[in-house]
Amino acid sequence: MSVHFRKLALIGIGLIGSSIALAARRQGLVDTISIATRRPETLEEARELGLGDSYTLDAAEAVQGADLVILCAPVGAYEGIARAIAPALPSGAILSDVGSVKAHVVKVVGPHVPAGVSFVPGHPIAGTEHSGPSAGFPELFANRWCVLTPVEGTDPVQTEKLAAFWRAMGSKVETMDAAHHDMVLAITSHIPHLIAYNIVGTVADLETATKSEVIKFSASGFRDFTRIAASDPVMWRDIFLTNRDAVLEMLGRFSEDLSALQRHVRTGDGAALEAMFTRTRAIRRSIIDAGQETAAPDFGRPHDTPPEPEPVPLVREHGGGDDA
Ligand SMILES: NC(=O)C1=CN([C@@H]2O[C@H](COP(=O)(O)OP(=O)(O)OC[C@H]3O[C@@H](n4cnc5c(N)ncnc54)[C@H](O)[C@@H]3O)[C@@H](O)[C@H]2O)C=CC1
Ligand SMILES: O=C(O)C(=O)Cc1ccc(O)cc1
Repeated sequence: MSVHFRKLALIGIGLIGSSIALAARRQGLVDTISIATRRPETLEEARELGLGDSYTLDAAEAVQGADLVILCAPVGAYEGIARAIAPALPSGAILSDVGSVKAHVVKVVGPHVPAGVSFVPGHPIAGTEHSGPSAGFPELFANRWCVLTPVEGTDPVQTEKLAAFWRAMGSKVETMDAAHHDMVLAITSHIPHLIAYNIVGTVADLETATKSEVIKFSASGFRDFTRIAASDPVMWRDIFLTNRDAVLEMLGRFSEDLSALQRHVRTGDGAALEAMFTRTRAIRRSIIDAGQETAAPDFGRPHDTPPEPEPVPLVREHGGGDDA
């Protein structure tokens, strides 16, 4: 299905918003792009980068006449944005977002969506630890999943139109319900980030002499954690505040497994350790076999950023998937 929008409005123009602007433009998916952001400095940066056609600090102004509106701010800002843009959303438009959590978004944005507007929340599972308008690049979504979580009653034609938009930017699209998304992402993305923040925080708290030794001799395992722990603090604060239940549920399981590992180490149970490490190696292999990850990092990307570890392919339980 070919897809085209007259006016795309991006509310928030950091890594994800700017990548959408660049990819949508490159693929000829939109006639014009309007950009709204909260801070004048960010708006100026977006203008200098030529990411859009019009720029404003007023989100309601940006959405006027738009047939596709995508919220690209940290999820904690969504409710205020939704309230502000609601009266200006044109009938027939699709309202979507890119937030890393979905049930919260449905809860805080849903009530503000006017009749005649199709609300189709989304989440491109693609990113880096970099943020801001200059961090974006048009290939960000290529061969990455984008999950859509349409609410009950959403016009399937509008959901398909948005899916076609993401596929045209290179994504594979899957639909599921918001609660399921949050549970899957809690373990594949949110807890890995929490672990990275924790281990790097532990090093940060070491006394100075030990800390400089850790930094000097850091092996790739720790270096990978520091990359993830360099991710945007506000964005990740909001993710943990808004996906609390799923994160705590998965963290409970994680803690049980960690305690078992701790016991194997303490009791010197080599067989149990080896059995566990053999099982985890198989997961890595299945990710590579599924084409979710390259065996060798692709350092041709901006910022010399290795591709992020992708979750195990999302197991479909709900809705009708349509990955291209
Ligand atoms: N960074 C990543 O790797 C990924 C992020 N996401 C999601 O995408 C969203 C945006 O993340 P990034 O682009 O990485 O963040 P970013 O920090 O690079 O950009 C966020 C933008 O939102 C703007 N903003 C903040 N509050 C605002 C408000 N009240 N009104 C208008 N604009 C506002 C900021 O000024 C900035 O331009 C988040 O919800 C995040 O969960 C999704 C997938 C990957
Ligand atoms: O940089 C990384 O390793 C990531 O994991 C990027 C990322 C961050 C948040 C998301 O919701 C999806 C992808």
